[in-house]
Amino acid sequence: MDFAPIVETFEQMEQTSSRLALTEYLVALLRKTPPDIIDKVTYLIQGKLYPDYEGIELGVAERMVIRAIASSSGKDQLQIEKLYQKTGDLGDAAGEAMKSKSQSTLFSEPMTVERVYSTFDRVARTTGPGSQETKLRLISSLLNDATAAEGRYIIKFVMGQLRLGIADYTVLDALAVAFTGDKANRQVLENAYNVSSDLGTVARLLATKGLDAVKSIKITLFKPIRPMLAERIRTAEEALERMEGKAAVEYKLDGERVQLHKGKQNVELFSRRLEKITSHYPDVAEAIKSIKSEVILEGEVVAINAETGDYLPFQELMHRRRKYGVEEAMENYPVVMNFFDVLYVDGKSKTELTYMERRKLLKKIIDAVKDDNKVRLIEQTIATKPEEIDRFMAAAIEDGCEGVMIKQLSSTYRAGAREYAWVKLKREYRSDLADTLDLVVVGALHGRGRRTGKYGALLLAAYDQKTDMFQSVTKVGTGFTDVHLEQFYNELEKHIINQRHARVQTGMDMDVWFEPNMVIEVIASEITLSPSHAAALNALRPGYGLALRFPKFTGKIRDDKKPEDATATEEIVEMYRRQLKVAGPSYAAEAEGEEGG
Ligand SMILES: Nc1ncnc2c1ncn2[C@@H]1O[C@H](COP(=O)(O)OP(=O)(O)OP(=O)(O)O)[C@@H](O)[C@H]1O
Repeated sequence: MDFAPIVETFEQMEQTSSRLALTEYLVALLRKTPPDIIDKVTYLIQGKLYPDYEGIELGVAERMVIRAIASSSGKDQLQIEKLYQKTGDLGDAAGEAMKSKSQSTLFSEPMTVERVYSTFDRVARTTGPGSQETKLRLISSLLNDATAAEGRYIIKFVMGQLRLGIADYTVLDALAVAFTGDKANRQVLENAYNVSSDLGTVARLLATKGLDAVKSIKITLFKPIRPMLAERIRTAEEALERMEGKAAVEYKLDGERVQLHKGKQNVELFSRRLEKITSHYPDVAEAIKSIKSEVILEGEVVAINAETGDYLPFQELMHRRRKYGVEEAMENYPVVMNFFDVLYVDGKSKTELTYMERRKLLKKIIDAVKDDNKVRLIEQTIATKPEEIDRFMAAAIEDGCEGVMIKQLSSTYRAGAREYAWVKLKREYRSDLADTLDLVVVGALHGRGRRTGKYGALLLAAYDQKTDMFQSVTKVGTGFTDVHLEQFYNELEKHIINQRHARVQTGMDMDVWFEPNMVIEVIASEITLSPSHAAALNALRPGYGLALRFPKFTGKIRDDKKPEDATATEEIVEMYRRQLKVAGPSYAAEAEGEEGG
């Protein structure tokens, strides 16, 4: 298949932010694509080569890409750098530079999707000394035969900056329409995606074998399952109401969620974002090898104080990712894995079992490990009264937890779903909002005084699923230590862009803009209507969004979350409504009055 139709589709998609239009363009492209390469095209439109859990990246240095563009366009590197500065995007710079290049069609190989994909694949697989030169050669070989428009997207892809503004949901919609003619079938595709985390494979099965084949996609060892998520609630009473009077209450530990896959020999650990993190926790992987069966388990890995065995906060765990080598980290930051679910045993999915049945099975598996230092079953009790939950909660907090998770006894494991079958009850923070928010850093103001040379404040956004945009909700300038200030400055530098990102919506003016990437946790005192922030714009009052008052950084950088996993604007609307209820009628009347006005 020619690469040109893909380029045309990408160009059309760039011109719109309407989800409907985006879906239509995708449908047209998918219909044109030969079924046997539909997986490759699906990955390409997501800006990747393989599902995320494979962890395969192109790994090309920016200066190499500049050299490749220079040599293929017959310009010198300085000219390319100037264009880069002007456009703020290397892909756009390549497009500009290549406009004037003379097309040598005589000896050129045709530019097909297969060729582009396999060249990218070779780029990704080239490692070791001298690999950057090889990567450079491979990219140049493509650019030499490419038109300016093709070159533009080739470079955007290589730089990981495709930015088509499409979420997984949009691709699922498009697949359903393209191959079954009915958007309603998206649910079947979504289920398959939830248990495989692999859109390419789902797409190819659908295109080559039809919807029934997609239905038969089952949980497989070493393919991560999209995690079941929890809704937030405020009181034990509310939890029990939702659970019909009886529920399991578990410790909510403050660590990192891990999905552990154990085969006959091999063990792999996946993060909440479904990336492989086995190398961070070789000690856990080792401890688990004493389990006889092949299993998929879920748990929370937490740092502990080696002397006392006490749980330590999340920040301690992040040393495993930063600063130290793993050997040293294992020594200085011991961890314990606390399992709370089992999803698969010896070739069979266990997700259809009820919570109670899974817990019993999990207990049997973990009891056999007998390594209390590394592996535990999460603390749990069954409650029928709010007082029982409150008492368990107090014990949990005392033991260093964030709160409790409350789970419906009869519920199956619902991959990828956020529903009330699981709810989270956290302790009240010093702030008045009951929960923290995880927000994406999208801009910054330069610091002054003590913060000169660092950022003074960060602009934060929530994720709006409907529009697939990041909508600003607050500017945060407190809660930073000097170490944080330094860290923000260094890590955010990689994501600086020339102007507000196309997927960022805000009425605020900033000194610096970032590509949405880093997610941080904040607390706040209140949510208010705002004329300058864009979160849930127009949802409560025309022309107004929602904003946080008195936000404060909690100290947590959420490396385990993608920007799309940030707090959703819908959740903020929900929190705002709740706040009106709690604050009582006078406050509510005032705010409602505002809404009407
Ligand atoms: N017993 C438990 N059962 C399920 N999850 C637990 C448990 N203990 C701790 N957790 C953690 O709590 C997380 C859910 O709550 P929380 O809102 O604090 O996390 P989040 O990452 O901000 O949100 P979410 O994962 O729901 O998007 C889980 O993803 C998991 O990492």
